[in-house]
Amino acid sequence: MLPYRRLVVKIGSNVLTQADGLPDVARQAELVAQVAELKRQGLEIIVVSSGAVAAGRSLITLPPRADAVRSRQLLAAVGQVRLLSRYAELLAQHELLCAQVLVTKEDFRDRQHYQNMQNCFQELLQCGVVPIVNENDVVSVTELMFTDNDELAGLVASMLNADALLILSNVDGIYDGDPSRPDARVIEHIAPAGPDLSGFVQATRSQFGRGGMLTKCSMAQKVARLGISVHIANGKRDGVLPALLREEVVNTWFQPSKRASGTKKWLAHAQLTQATVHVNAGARAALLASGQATSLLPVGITRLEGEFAKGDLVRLVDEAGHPLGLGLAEYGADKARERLGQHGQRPLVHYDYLFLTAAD
Ligand SMILES: Nc1ncnc2c1ncn2[C@@H]1O[C@H](COP(=O)(O)OP(=O)(O)O)[C@@H](O)[C@H]1O
Ligand SMILES: N[C@@H](CCC(=O)OP(=O)(O)O)C(=O)O
Repeated sequence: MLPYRRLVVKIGSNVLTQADGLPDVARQAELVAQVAELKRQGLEIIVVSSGAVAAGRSLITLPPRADAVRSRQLLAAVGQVRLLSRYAELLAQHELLCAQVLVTKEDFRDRQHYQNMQNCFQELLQCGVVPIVNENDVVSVTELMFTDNDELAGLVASMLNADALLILSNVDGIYDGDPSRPDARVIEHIAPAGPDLSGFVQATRSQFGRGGMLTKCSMAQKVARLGISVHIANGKRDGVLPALLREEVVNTWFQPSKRASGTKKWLAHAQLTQATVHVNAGARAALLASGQATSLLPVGITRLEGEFAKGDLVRLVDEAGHPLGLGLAEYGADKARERLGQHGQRPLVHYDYLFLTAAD
């Protein structure tokens, strides 16, 4: 049995959708029964569920000439009510209560919103409630949207310090080639400094999915780097969740690295800032040296772009302009400019407030 206590379970659009685009209510009921079984085993479960658009499709006919954005807003607004009322009814059959949590990207960008959400989730979990999270599709349009609900699930898992994130899709995991090819095999284990998966993964998406497998992979690798186990498994298989925990079903497991602090987790998902710190080759090598906790010193900084104050988020790039990571500044841009290239100065970004995205 895998030693997990707190789990985030992401249920993808195509798991809850039939081939004709309408909701798969039988699948939803079966998944709820699995969640109830895990709850009985004493696990804490947070569900990130897609399916609002599919539910809306079964309830309302789109007006003629409705554009894609408005159609999605309309279907999701109507469908989310149905999706959640089904969850509430199905969970009630197992004497469980659910809560609806609708979020936007903005809620993760703002530290206050982030902490408010975190507190609310803790309260819900303590009361034994199953939070069911989805994007607030009514207000999230175009550039304000998450890439897909995998990104949202990754954010929720890191915010709540989950032990594992289980992503349920309509495939058994990540295949080492086109999944429709008979010789393609599921990659069962991806190590922390794992391979570049872009060679294996096709850019194609399933019929009702938004992001596709490539975005799922990069999100999974990012979350595993924060110390959270990630599994991709097939949500269309009956009993997949308990079977996965008993290690009895095929899936792709992203092995986690050492656990990161809460601040690093927030940094990992923080949005880009205009303030950019350019570092030289020596500083780049020192920061990326494995197994070492290195802070960024002014001696390794060549140039600063944009303004920032103490505590602000800054972006680190190397001499070629390639992104290295994000950090919180220990002092403002004025002081940093005075100290540029100097030895013996306090770090501009302390290791505890630095999240590196580049690998050497
Ligand atoms: N190497 C691969 N292994 C597994 N699936 C892949 C691969 N390359 C592309 N895919 C596609 O990715 C799809 C799953 O991603 P996505 O459409 O985002 O689903 P979801 O709605 O569950 O998030 C699969 O249905 C599959 O067609
Ligand atoms: N919020 C949308 C789902 C969005 C989405 O990205 O879905 P998915 O492809 O499952 O990650 C809905 O409820 O229909």
